[in-house]
Amino acid sequence: MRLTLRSKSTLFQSYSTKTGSTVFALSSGHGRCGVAVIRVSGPSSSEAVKTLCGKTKLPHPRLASLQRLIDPSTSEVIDRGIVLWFPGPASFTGEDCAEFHVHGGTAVVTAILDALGSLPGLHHAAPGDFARRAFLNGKMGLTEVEGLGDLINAETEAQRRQAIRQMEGDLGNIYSDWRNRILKCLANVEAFIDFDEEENIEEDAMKIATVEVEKVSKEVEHHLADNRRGERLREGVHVAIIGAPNVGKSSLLNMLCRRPAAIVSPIAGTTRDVVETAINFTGYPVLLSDTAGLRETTDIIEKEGVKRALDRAQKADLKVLMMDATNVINTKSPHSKWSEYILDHMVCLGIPATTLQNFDQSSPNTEYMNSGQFLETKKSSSPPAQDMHPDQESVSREVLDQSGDEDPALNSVIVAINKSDLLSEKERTLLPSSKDAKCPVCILSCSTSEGLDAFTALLADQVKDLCGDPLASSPTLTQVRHRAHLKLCHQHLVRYQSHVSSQNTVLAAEALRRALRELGQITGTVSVEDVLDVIFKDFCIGK
Ligand SMILES: Nc1nc2c(ncn2[C@@H]2O[C@H](COP(=O)(O)OP(=O)(O)OP(=O)(O)O)[C@@H](O)[C@H]2O)c(=O)[nH]1
Ligand SMILES: [Mg+2]
Repeated sequence: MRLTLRSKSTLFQSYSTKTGSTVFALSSGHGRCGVAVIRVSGPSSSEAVKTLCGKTKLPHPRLASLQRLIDPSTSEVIDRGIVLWFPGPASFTGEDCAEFHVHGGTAVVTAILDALGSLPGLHHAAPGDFARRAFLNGKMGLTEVEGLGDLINAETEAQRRQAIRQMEGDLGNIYSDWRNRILKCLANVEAFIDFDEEENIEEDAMKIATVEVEKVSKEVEHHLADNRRGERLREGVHVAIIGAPNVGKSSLLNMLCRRPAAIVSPIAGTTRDVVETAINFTGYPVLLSDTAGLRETTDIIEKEGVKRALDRAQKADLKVLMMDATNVINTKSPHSKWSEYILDHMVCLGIPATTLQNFDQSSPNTEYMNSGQFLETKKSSSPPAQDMHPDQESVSREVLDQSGDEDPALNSVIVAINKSDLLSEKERTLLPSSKDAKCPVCILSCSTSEGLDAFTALLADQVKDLCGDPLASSPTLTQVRHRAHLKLCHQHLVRYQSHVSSQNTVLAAEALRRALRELGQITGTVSVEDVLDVIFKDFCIGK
């Protein structure tokens, strides 16, 4: 079915009139609560209000009135509650709506829902029914509907901010603006094709269109180059804690999520499977994974655990590489080579090569790993103590970037050197700093909590950076669906330019039409029926 903004309303009314469909649902959460809100939408809403209130007249529109609510089959009073009447089109769905605010006990809610269900033309709403009606009735664009869905699902402050912005239309406005501008360009190109060559209009029309298309194309490109910040904020940043067995990975996970989510024991190889926990980390959503200690093993279960750990590390946005401080100081790594030492350590643990571009992954040193001595195989002499800069304060990635000191191969790694409580003051001075390691390093102790604040602050910075600022001047892409359509839109705009260069105006116009179609798929102005089910299925019933 093809829909346009102009035709939506007409389309919906004919659908609504034809089916006479009125839906109702409990819109507040399930379970016992102070007040429950039951919503009704559709042409029979007025009848539902009159019947349940036992009155022949409707209450004043949009004014709360206290009413006795009556079971129509027994005339028994079910409850006393607030009734709100919203005649369409000035309602959420654009059609006649009503709300019953009743006491939130299960029996009361069930009785009201049963009473509504017994009325002719009323049936239980499916998930997302109300939002779908709002969209079909031209009350909201698709991106706004998606923003509403995200707002309902938002678990952190940053997610809420991003969602409300999208629901308010910030993102939809950008796409509509591009759509309108491309539409004007298409009109110019069509004019060029339609008018006689003698008329002056065409040269200018083509020039104006081409300049504008170039501009829109650049804007789309810039919007796409967002490092998936908005999508990450919506879905959560994946952080994997990885490292050799017994270094304290599970201890760190438990500290960060403030509950004993993972088993901690002195036995190396305690964690076998990935232990994932979703946390609200300083206002940002983080999916934190504790993983099995990485080592060569013949144990079939542990082997699978190691495989899963490596897989999780590969997919993670950030890797917290944990190391045991007592092993690190035994390393004879020269001060200038700490970054190589860390990379070496990662390779020996078999950590996926996605970020290890500088490293030869073809020949991992398995002998080195099998020996169990891999932390001590750097045989170069110990650096002089005065060259060491153990850095308890974390150094942000930004600072490392600016100084050109960050190793690109370590750009999604935070090194956490744990068990610092087991070191003497002198031994602590031997630990590497962020500058030495060319990636952020935190020295901490999960036993004493020393260094944990600095680690938390550093992780928060990185997570924030990966998600971006939801209140930044220009809103970011939030959905994979949008990205896919925008990429295609951009391709068509680029194609337009090449068709113009080869003076094929007919194909140039077609490229613009296709670009428009892609934008329309995002905003819901063309051929959206196939994506509607996907979008609305994630809504809860009553929304
Ligand atoms: N002294 C000291 N011990 C620690 C510290 N952190 C963890 N431990 C201990 O080290 C042992 C291993 O801790 P875990 O958190 O289970 O280590 P892991 O890396 O998850 O181990 P695996 O699951 O086997 O890979 C436990 O006995 C912890 O109590 C620390 O900062 N200092
Ligand atoms: Mg563990």
